[in-house]
Amino acid sequence: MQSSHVAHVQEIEAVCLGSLSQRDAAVVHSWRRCIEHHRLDPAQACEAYIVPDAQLREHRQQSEALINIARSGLERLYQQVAGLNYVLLLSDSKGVAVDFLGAEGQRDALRQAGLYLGSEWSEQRAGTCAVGACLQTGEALTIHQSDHFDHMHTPLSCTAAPIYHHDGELAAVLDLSLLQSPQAKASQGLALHLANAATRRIELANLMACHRQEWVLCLSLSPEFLDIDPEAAVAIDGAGRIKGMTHTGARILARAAGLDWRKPAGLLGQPMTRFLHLETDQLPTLMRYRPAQERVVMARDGSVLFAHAIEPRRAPAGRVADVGRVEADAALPPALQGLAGCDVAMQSMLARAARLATRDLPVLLQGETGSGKEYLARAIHTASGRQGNFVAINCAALPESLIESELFGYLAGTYTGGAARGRVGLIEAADGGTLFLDEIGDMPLALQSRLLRVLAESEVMPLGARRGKPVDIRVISATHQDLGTLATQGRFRADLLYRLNAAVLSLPALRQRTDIEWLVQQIVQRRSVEDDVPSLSPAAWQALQAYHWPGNLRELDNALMLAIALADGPCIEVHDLPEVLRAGRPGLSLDSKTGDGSAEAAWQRVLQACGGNVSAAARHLGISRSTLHRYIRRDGLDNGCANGDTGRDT
Ligand SMILES: Nc1ncnc2c1ncn2[C@@H]1O[C@H](COP(=O)(O)OP(=O)(O)OP(=O)(O)O)[C@@H](O)[C@H]1O
Repeated sequence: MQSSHVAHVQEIEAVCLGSLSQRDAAVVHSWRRCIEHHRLDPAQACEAYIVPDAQLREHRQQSEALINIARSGLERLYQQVAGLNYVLLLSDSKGVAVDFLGAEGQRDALRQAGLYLGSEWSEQRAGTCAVGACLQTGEALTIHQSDHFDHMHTPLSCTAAPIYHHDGELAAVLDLSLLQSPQAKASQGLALHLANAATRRIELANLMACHRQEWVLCLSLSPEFLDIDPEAAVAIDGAGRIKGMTHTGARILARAAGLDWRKPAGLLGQPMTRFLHLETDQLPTLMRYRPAQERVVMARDGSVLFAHAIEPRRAPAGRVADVGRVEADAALPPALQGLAGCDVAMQSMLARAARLATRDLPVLLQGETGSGKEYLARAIHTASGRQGNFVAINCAALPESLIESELFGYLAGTYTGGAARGRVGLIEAADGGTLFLDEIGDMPLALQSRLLRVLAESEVMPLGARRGKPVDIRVISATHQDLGTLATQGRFRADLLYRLNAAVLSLPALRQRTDIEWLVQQIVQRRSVEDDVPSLSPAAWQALQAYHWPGNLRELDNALMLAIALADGPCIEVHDLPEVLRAGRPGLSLDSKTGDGSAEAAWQRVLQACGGNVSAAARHLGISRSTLHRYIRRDGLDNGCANGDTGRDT
């Protein structure tokens, strides 16, 4: 035995007999375990053990999901440390290296030292080593040179950090090792820091992947890196129970309730309120639209945390009593996914829309002006996979004299002044695609009969033609009116109604939706210049929430566009919002005639203030020009308005 080996054995024996040591406590405890529990002999030097190929395949298969999630984190880390000759190992919970990143040129030396795919670094087999001690203690540590129990491994310096599964079980270990290293153990401080940071990100990625349908609450002690690199995270279900956590998340929860973080059974399934002063319905207030320094959460032990709540991809099961109507496991087609956040009525409606999308049944969309009927119709068209065009017709906006030729087209020579070669109508333009008939309740009765024939016979007859042309169209119509009532009043053909309303999808008004935060976030992101997405001040946020949104999503979109344009800095302040929101006026439903004249007053006041300019008034009201024209036709103009030029349309 070499003298250095003899000295190493003597030191281990002395320490195990109780001598004081300069070594870290983790090293001393591991040496004791090696002698007392694993019955290893420090005088026996053993080469690194590499498991046979078949066994390695099994270990890799069992860790496949983890390897996939960890891989990009490992590669990024390797790029940072490869120049310093580090080797990266991902070991499973048995200590077997199931993934490896190291310099090709050093392959033989690495394999011999056991820094290789398939090497087993359990404490029972290899004695004190970074992976083995990390698996035993669950803590990150460095085992540097002669800290190793087996003299064979003393040239190595190894740093390991644990990776916990979201259920709190230790799943794997990330190891950063060097064949040769400086004498001082402190030289590995940076490696320890990098390993901890990488495992934190891997745990977060794993938690997010496993809990897509639940809230994920990211936590940090300071707001600076909260949104990009949080220290901890927990997954919370719709009933407010803890469903998963990163291991720092487990530590925070356990500390808050005076529990042991190593006993995940005491944390999982427990109500979040046991650990944090936070109710489920407050989670949306911790989303990213607010500045990080305002997203403060108090833990039950009095510690202050900064939080970032990431909402579920879909409504979580059990969130509200009627959630049974939400087909939680029927994944929405991508086109429909972006239409709603966590609003139960919307999710339920979208699940129905997804099922209807691929059928050729006519669909009738109902909802107030600006509630997103055309957006939904386009999404259904995209999800349907129909190859033809999406053709939208606003039946209220087309002049009655033109509507027939616009819809059905005409042959050459039908009209004096018509196009020489005739014109393809909008219905024919939608052949193979979707015809969207907006404001269908405003279609003149005579045209309703012709439309009915198109639908019944799947043929369109251009003006001047003798024979019909076959068309394959899918009809989606939309209205804010009650077509049943119009039918009883004789203003809408009942037989057309029965053709159009085979399936009805109702869009809730914005004021009834519970996902306004989500919508605000989406719109602000979409409407902002890249990388310059403003947040909202609490006062601005309060104003958005207090408002009644008579113009629904159109009005919200307009309000946020204005606010983004006016915001002077990274935060939208209340004075950046349109005046009507700042005044805190509750707003009126522009679609309803209230009897006391207030609905008329709302749009007429604005029209008057805009000098009769319909486009400007519609923009202010957050409604389309055609909708405003409809109000004008429906209600007429009062005297004040009549003074202006209501016909002006810019
Ligand atoms: N899901 C959505 N996300 C963000 N903005 C939306 C969404 N849906 C609609 N909007 C905004 O609202 C505006 C109006 O939408 P859309 O035309 O679909 O409403 P509508 O119900 O058909 O209105 P109208 O009855 O007045 O024709 C859009 O131009 C867009 O600015």
